[in-house]
Amino acid sequence: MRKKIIAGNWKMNKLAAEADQFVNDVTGNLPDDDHVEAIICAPFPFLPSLVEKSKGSKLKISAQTMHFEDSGAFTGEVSPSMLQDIGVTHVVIGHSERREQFGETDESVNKKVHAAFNHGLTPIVCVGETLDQREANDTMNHIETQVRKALEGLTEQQIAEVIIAYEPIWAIGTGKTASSEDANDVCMHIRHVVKDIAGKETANQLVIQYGGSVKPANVDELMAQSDIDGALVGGASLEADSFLKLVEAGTK
Ligand SMILES: O=C[C@H](O)COP(=O)(O)O
Repeated sequence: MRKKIIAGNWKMNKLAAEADQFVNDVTGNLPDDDHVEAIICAPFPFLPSLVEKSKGSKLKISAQTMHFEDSGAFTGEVSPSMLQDIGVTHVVIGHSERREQFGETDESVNKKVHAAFNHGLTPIVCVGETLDQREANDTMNHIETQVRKALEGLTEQQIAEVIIAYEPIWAIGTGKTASSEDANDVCMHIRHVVKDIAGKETANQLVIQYGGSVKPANVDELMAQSDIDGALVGGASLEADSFLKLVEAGTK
């Protein structure tokens, strides 16, 4: 059985004291169940403190993006070695907000995925279609292209360790969720694509999250689907109580 991974993506929210308080509230209350993992994807300034505060707990700390180079003249950027150095374990790559607003491409996503593995970081790779693409029946093609490009050149072992987050762009922060069946169909399609690239065994190990207006009220139905192995959650991950409910849903 694949484990469930619930990741809270805070995006550009909270101040340092609020971030620390959240982690204090959450760490002692996570379910003692190895079938579920909990991750917080925090803004860069909070990472060292959150890594420190979460030590000895089941909470893992992730960055929300990074550069693919190790060092150099890239003003404002943060490198994979910096994240590794401070004890971050995961990094979100290719979130649709990064793709739309900060010029992230399938090529840079692929470079970042390789860089993550070169530094012992687990990539959470986001893919998803726009409303136009969905209405034009282009969802499956578009997702397949994003997945194939993101995973190019990885070993089977690395592919098995990637986390893919399927996030329909029209469902992010809008309150609109894909129906559980539609979300599962796309996640199943992702698993088929990965099976074609890296074989059945690898595809069966792959964790595929759904993201887009996930909240305590709809998480159970989503987690009950055959190919949804967790969630990447924005808004509903900002409060400790709500995040804990989402993680709890991953144990069922
Ligand atoms: O990374 C998280 C997603 O963009 C979903 O955000 P949301 O839960 O606020 O819709």
